[in-house]
Amino acid sequence: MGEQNTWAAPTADGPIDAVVRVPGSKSITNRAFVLAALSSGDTLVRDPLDSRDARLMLSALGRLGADSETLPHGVRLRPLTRGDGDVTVALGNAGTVARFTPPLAALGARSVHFDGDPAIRRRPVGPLLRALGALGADIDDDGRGTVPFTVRGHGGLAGGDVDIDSSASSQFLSALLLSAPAFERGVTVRLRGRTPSEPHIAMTLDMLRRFGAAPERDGDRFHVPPATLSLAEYTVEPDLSSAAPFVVAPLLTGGTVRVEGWPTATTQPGDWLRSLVAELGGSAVLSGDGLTVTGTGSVTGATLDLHEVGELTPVVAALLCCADGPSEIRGVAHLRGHETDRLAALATELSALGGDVTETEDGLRIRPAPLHGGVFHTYDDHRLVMAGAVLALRVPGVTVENPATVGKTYPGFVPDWEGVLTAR
Ligand SMILES: O=C(O)C1=C[C@@H](OP(=O)(O)O)[C@@H](O)[C@H](O)C1
Ligand SMILES: C=C(OP(=O)(O)O)C(=O)O
Repeated sequence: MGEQNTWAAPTADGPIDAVVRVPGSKSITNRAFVLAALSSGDTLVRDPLDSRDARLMLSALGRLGADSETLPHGVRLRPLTRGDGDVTVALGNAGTVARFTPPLAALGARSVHFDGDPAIRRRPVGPLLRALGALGADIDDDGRGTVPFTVRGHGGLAGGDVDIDSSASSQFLSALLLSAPAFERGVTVRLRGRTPSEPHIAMTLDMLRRFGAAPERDGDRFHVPPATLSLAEYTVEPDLSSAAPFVVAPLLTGGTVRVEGWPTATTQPGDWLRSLVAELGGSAVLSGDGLTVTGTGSVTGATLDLHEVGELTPVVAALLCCADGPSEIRGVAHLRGHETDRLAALATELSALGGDVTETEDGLRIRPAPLHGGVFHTYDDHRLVMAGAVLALRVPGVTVENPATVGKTYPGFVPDWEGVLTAR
């Protein structure tokens, strides 16, 4: 992308006072679509995310034999058909599509070729492909354990016992669990290594239960018995990780932001932002009206382990660059295998604008430093667009490269952000 394609992200000239409603959760939407496709009847997924990743999931499911229809307030999905012949599934750079759909291909009777953006070819998928192979799937990846690969469906999957190292991505485990009710013997998974993103695993188990499965967990052992899934309607929550830049904004600018529709109970990792706000000197009050965040405009430094909430790292790192004291982010080595190597990208881009940010083995060390404007490169990573926007609140002259890449999860982010900044 050329540097002409940039966005002059706004700087706050005083305390903000705004209300925002963010789009549906990517993680919930794409799980709901997969579970709907695996169900025995039609499912209406209400208030789903409409974004690049969500569209990639719908089109992948279409290729795998689950038709969908977009309605005014949702998407209706029909159950998967077995089909035949050869098809190709486009993954873009969607981790959820790359990890959650290969098991579905093994359940059908097509030969399914998976490929996507150059970036997805660098993201880990090998442990999942090996586990699926051990459960009876016929997979051709030329022994590389990376995208592209082909799954030859033989009309079902035996399932059974499997070990998996899911430390590179919790999505490997979620992928096995989501499809397991359709395996002949279900699945019993034993985890090796330390799996990140615990809330996303809880989300997988919770949504399986809502669709009628009976997953069990005993520490690092998971069991999902065979089940017939069925749910007429499922309503998607707003995406609390997409809300992250709005939630942290008042900490930097002073004033208040209310995020409408914040659920009172949720498995989303973004709910952790409420405790972050309190730890960094602000207040976050959850009520029937949503989450109201108030800040003073000054942020304390902090040492944070983000292992369980890794996708929040880019926004949190930008925030901590503006803190009064030193900070450290730990527990997120796996972010090197996200949309881009997020630790390298954040250290490079924040340092280029004057930040004192260094990579550690599993995170970032951030010390206070005077920041200045310049181009914030985004590496085709939606959450780097959000990080650039957060930094710009305090730093005049930040231009964010390729803002449209935020459409992976939040196509309307730029107008919504500008709306919040001009709402006073
Ligand atoms: O299951 C999911 O929906 C997700 C799990 C997490 O992946 P990792 O465990 O690979 O970090 C998260 O970062 C990603 O944005 C969404
Ligand atoms: C890691 C992320 O996405 P994906 O679903 O592609 O893994 C993310 O959204 O931060």
